[in-house]
Amino acid sequence: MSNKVIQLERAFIYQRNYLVLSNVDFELNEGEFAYLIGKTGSGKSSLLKVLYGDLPLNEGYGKVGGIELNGMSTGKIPNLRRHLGIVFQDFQLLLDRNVEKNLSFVLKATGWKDKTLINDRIDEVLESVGMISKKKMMPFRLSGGEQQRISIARALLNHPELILADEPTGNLDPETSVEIMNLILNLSKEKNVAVLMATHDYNIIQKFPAKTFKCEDGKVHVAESESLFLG
Ligand SMILES: Nc1ncnc2c1ncn2[C@@H]1O[C@H](COP(=O)(O)OP(=O)(O)OP(=O)(O)O)[C@@H](O)[C@H]1O
Repeated sequence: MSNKVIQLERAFIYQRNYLVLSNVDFELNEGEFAYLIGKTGSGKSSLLKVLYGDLPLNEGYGKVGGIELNGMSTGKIPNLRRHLGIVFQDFQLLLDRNVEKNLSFVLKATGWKDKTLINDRIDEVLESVGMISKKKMMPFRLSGGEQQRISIARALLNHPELILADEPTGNLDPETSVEIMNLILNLSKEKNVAVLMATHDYNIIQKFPAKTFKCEDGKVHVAESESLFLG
């Protein structure tokens, strides 16, 4: 039996008192890549937020990277976050410091202390996204695609079992989107990292077909291929 990195059983997902998704049964295996699609407002970001501990799971069962989501106190969130990497549409790099300091900030915040180990890990993740030459650059001097590579490097820092990506190609031109997709898929394979990627980018889905979950009418289901392109 393969290991599950995400397990949701009969989960109900709320934004405050508003029920966004009901009765969600959802699983992702170790090293598996899957898309999460659905119209604007259908609940993709809400589902991802539950998975990274930004929204509580009060009804149903949930486990991510071996950590149970139910009744998780705020104090346990850093522990959950150490098991996963998050990539956003708008990169969310700290603009007041260079690439290296963006990455060391995350390592220090997650308990790394040894300067040599920190430096070595930063070099490793930058090498893996092809950005070692940008180590001393300020984020605003990088292109969108380069900034997304740095944010992927940041997501890899703590050897995650899972990367949650919310529209990672949403701010990129089509050619750069393809480059970023190739990078994400290669890293997922090489490092056996599972990826759940929310997207509206049907060109990308067509070009890189994979298992696809769809949020629709308050439910999540595995999308049939013929329904993928109907919005
Ligand atoms: N903070 C909030 N408080 C109350 N309702 C919210 C909040 N955030 C989102 N919602 C509602 O929850 C529903 C799901 O939103 P969500 O952001 O998960 O959708 P989405 O599928 O990610 O949309 P998009 O593709 O536009 O990012 C929407 O109806 C939205 O209006």
